[in-house]
Amino acid sequence: MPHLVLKKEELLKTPSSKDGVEFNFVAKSYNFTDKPRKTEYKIGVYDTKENKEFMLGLKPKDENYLLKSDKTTRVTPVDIMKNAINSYAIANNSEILFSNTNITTGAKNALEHKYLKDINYFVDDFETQKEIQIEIGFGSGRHLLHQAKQNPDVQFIGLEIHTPSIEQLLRHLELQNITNVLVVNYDARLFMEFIKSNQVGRIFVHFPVPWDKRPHRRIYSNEFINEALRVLKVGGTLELRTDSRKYFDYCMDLLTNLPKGRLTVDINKDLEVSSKYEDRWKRMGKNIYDVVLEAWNEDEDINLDYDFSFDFKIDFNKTLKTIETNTIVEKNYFVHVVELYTLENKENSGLIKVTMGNFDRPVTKFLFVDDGNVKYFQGNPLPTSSNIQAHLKIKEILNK
Ligand SMILES: C[S@@+](CC[C@H](N)C(=O)[O-])C[C@H]1O[C@@H](n2cnc3c(N)ncnc32)[C@H](O)[C@@H]1O
Repeated sequence: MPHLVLKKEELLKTPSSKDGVEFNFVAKSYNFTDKPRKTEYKIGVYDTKENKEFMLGLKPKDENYLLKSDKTTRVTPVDIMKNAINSYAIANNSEILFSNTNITTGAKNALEHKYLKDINYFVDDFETQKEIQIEIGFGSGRHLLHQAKQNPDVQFIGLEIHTPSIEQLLRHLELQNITNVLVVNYDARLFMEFIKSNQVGRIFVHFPVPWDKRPHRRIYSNEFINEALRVLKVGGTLELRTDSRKYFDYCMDLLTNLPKGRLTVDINKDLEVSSKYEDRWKRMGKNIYDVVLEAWNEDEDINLDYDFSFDFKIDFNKTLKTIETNTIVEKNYFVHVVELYTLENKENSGLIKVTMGNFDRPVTKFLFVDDGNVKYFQGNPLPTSSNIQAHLKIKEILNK
């Protein structure tokens, strides 16, 4: 983590700017628990060249200050934060006692690639007239590459959470000149929320991890199946292939409890391409099960333009004293107020750090309070159903 150790001295007066980096506020930690903790600061930064906002964290270290990027609002590439850290020290005429913030211009993120998409791309920009097909946990990518070559008119989306597998697939897309695959590093259980209804032809789930000891991590669940059915067009299919008898039984139990539908089960069906896992299971003489669920319904569309604004002003001084700091846990979401900060030179202003949303993929956000007006720093959370519910709960807490 890039950082500087600075001699303790007065903090930078804000707003001020240096070499295209604006420093907009200094917020001081507010002690709201019984345990005394050392004072820390968050410094609001806007890099005008890169058009990115984030924060730096400043805290005492022995007799000095440690200045580093704030983890929650981190931006990439890391040089942007190094530049802001250095600019702060220059703007404040600080004496630097230690530094590891040399800028390595040109260092490229290994995972930068035109077909690798951030999840926000699917919220804001993704549009296609083509049929979509999705592969979940593509692993070595053999099946996905095969499908993409066979079906050039289909837009494929590959979901994986294992970075080396993603890198390997991106290399193959390049080498084999395949242009109809988008790759996302995102938990497949939560991804469907960003896809419009009735757009998908096939969803492949081949050899998912069975998670016998941690079933809550399984891809298949009632919620997942419902979301899959929503995004599938009528006649579209959700296709499980597994060697695990337990996982097969578990999925059959979920699928046969649907109110309506058509299921097809095959045992030891050969596909045109076999994956690394499949080869191994076949050598071991294990059975392979295919369970295909066909979608039968036209579904309503979902709203990705959810309005995350706060349509009221708060009295921040009152909020500091009364805000609920115990974790609020509901069926599908939670909200936890983690930290509070007050702005150094502005009344009724500060930061509220919250962790919120889905239990498996929580998000941490800062709420920026400016003269009683509240908004999410660095933009809104993703419009997942759990984030929306958590947002409504935060509104309720702040509006008390
Ligand atoms: C057993 S491997 C199977 C890989 C490939 N489908 C095959 O047949 O060879 C399971 C893959 O699913 C990925 N995976 C596990 N949980 C996931 C999740 N929640 N979202 C996306 N991918 C996931 C893992 O990283 C792993 O690459």
